[in-house]
Amino acid sequence: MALFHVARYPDPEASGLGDTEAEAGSRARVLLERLQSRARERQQREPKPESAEATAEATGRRRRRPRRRRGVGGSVSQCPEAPRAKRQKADVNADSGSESGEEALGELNTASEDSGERPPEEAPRSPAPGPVLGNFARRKTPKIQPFLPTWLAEPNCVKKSVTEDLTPIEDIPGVHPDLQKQLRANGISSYFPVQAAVIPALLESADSGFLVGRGGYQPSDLCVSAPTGSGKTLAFVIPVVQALLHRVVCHIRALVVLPTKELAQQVSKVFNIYTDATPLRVALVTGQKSLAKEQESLVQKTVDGYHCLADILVATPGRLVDHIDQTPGFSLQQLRFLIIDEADRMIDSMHQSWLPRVVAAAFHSEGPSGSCALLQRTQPQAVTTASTCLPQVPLQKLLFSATLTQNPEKLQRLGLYQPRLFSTRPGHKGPKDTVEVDENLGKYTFPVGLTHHYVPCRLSSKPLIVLHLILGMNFSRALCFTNSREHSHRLFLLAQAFGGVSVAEFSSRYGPGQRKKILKQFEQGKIQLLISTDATARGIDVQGVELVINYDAPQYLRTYVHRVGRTARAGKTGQAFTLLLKVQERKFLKMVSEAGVPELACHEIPRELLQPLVARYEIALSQLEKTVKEEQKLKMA
Ligand SMILES: Nc1ncnc2c1ncn2[C@@H]1O[C@H](COP(=O)(O)OP(=O)(O)OP(=O)(O)O)[C@@H](O)[C@H]1O
Repeated sequence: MALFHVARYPDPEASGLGDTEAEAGSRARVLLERLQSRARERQQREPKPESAEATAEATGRRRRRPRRRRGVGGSVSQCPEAPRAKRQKADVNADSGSESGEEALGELNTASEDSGERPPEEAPRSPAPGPVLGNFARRKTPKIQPFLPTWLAEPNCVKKSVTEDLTPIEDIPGVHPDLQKQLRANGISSYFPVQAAVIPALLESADSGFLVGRGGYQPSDLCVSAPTGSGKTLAFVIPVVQALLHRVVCHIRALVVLPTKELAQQVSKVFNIYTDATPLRVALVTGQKSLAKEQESLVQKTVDGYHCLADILVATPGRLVDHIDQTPGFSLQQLRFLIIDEADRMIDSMHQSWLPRVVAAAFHSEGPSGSCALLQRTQPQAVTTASTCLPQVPLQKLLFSATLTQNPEKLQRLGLYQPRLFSTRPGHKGPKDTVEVDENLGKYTFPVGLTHHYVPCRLSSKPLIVLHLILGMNFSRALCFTNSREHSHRLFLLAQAFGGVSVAEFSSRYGPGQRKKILKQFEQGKIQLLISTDATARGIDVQGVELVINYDAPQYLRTYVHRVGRTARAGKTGQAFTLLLKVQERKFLKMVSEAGVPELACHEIPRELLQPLVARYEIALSQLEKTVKEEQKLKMA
């Protein structure tokens, strides 16, 4: 071993060219002795290897080197290939970033350590790209940019203002004059921006009839993200009615799925308005009626089989699956449009697996012997010559929400086909579809006419503040949100006991019939203050709501967006007040500032303003206590 090192790293004295062999031999012996004594010293200093394995490893390493030298066949000083080869191996490993790269360099260093000193000729030759050891200088780690598919990173931009960016209804061709007439009759003379963008896109995808999209291809699925109250409902109602206007046989060709009964009712009402003067029929299945009653509205049994009674079906997911499973003759095989409203919420409910059931029903095959085997369809796949040969009824998915997720993984679950995004948020065109994070760009867009406030308060003064806002600021119609049924109920009882305000509560405490009645009364202006859980936070369109109060601060950004979106709809103005306890302030304000809320004004309510209400409030409190006790007794009985 020692000889190997002597030869490999020759002492400068020993490398004189004019030396005789005898002199060189004696110098080598001296060196050998010196090295041996150093090795002995080191052995005494170092702890003994703990296991036989370690010993074998150490000796094995030593044994390997002379073997390499033998292979080279001469003195190492004349032949530097061996260490260079080892360096090359180390470089490769270091490049690959593998742990073995570090091991290899470690071994190289051990070789020089063994000799007890750094060989002078090795220093300049040390491998350049070997910063595995050392080079600990702090370096700025590059920021990892989220990667979005192009369709999400570069949406079709929709303008925000529903008061300025209007398109006269005659400027969009392809909408039947009768439909235009109906729009005007409902006070609509111009399309809102989202309608002006989505209606032509949908009409274009359906202008070759039901069988194929434009150019014979399956049309793209559409995702639409636009603020609350910006008219998303008409953006799908008008083109769907227009596309189905000339159908000959009645089949379910459009299906709208919504998360709640109230929303489904609202959307079916809009469809009813625009199909009124057409042969198209709309059915609503939400579980509000018995299954048998709903079945009667969907299919009719005749001598020659089942006849479909609806062209457009509006449904909640649970009841829809009930009909797929239990209604004889119910078929989605001619389904052309699948509209998923409040899509982000519906994606959250995907665990109920309603979508795979709908897709399976839509692509259900009766086998080649079926009545119209030629027209049976298959789920869209890659476009090939073969796939475009057979004309099929395409199933086009349309997603709508004010808080549509940008998460490609979540959207992927919907099995979208070559999707296109229409959004009021500008795109983030960056190099190679990366998102350029714009700090000023909020996550969501809000109606322009909406003003946001927060009210710092103590827990005990929250009900008083609500009463002050309603009575003192003279709002004629207000929606107040709490985070639970219990909170809603108690606040309702308290406000009722306080008097001077017509108040009602809306929550799952009431059946669908009662809830419908409450909403109607609120719409008619018979209720001034509606205290509600998040059951009315999404989609509910009640004209004239001037004020939204978040009695309990919403826990999620999306909840905030939808709650405050019940006011300032369709270009109107509105106010939103969020009551915040000291402990909630920082977190909440941070959350909304990330949402793109322009500015949340602090609205302090001085004690003096509340003082005149206190005496009446205390009476109401004791009344509430009595009522709660009575209710508890009744519950126990
Ligand atoms: N072009 C239009 N001109 C005037 N009013 C319109 C127009 N389009 C829609 N509206 C009205 O705007 C209101 C809000 O529409 P819609 O309920 O479709 O909003 P949205 O975008 O679905 O809101 P959300 O996200 O809260 O569900 C409705 O009362 C509707 O009648």
